[in-house]
Amino acid sequence: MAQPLPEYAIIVAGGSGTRMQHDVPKQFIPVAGKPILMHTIERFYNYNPTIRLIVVLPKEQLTTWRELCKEYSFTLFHMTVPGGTTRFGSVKNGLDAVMGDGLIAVHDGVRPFVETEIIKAAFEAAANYGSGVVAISPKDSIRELTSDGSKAVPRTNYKLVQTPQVFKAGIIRKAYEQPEQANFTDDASVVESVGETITLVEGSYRNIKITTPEDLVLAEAFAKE
Ligand SMILES: Nc1ccn([C@@H]2O[C@H](COP(=O)(O)OP(=O)(O)OP(=O)(O)O)[C@@H](O)[C@H]2O)c(=O)n1
Ligand SMILES: C[C@](O)(CO)[C@H](O)COP(=O)(O)O
Repeated sequence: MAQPLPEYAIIVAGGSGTRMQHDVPKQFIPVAGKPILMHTIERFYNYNPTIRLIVVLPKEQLTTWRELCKEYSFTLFHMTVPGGTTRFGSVKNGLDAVMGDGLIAVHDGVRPFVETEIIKAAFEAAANYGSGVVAISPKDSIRELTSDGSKAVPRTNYKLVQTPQVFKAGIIRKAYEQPEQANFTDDASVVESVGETITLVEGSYRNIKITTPEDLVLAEAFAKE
């Protein structure tokens, strides 16, 4: 019987959090008593304690992160890698730390509430179909902007994309060899642009990306559940 592929998670936390307007990068803001990024790492460890974790951080924050790990007695094993100037660059640096074959998840360090079952479903889809990209249905109506205003579009034609986004190693490596484009807002858009098909996996409304100040209120509430 074939051996299961090794599993990796590249947790991208290389941003500065400008929209959060906080004095520390948002991935380090404490929620329920510890930095957001520690919650995120724990979610992946709980899914698979043998997963290889690569955490991408702003170069100038690597020492701060080491100190935070000491302060919070955070001992879950992970490798750290310096980030790039964009998310694309940070993912690329994370990928350089993965050798050989396997399944590679990319997850935002600021999505700390992703459920174990969703991580599992994304890895399973990637093992079976090459990719597993988590997405949810919009709850609001959608209008498309047009040259003379806007027009209603059928909401059932759309999904809102989250992370994790999991791929077979060969697929994501090849995709990240191309130059960055302005419309690469996530890993699925990078992979799709080299002709690969994207398989969607149902996500969750709790898997928020902590982006703006009001998200911290939600985060404290979710952390209590
Ligand atoms: N150069 C970058 C930019 C973003 N990210 C990561 O990508 C995820 C999603 O990005 P976003 O929410 O936009 O984070 P920031 O770039 O930090 O926020 P902002 O856009 O408000 O500055 C975050 O976990 C962020 O740390 C990264 O690893 N490297
Ligand atoms: C990857 C992502 O979280 C999927 O929704 C999102 O595209 C990141 O966007 P950001 O502008 O870098 O926050």
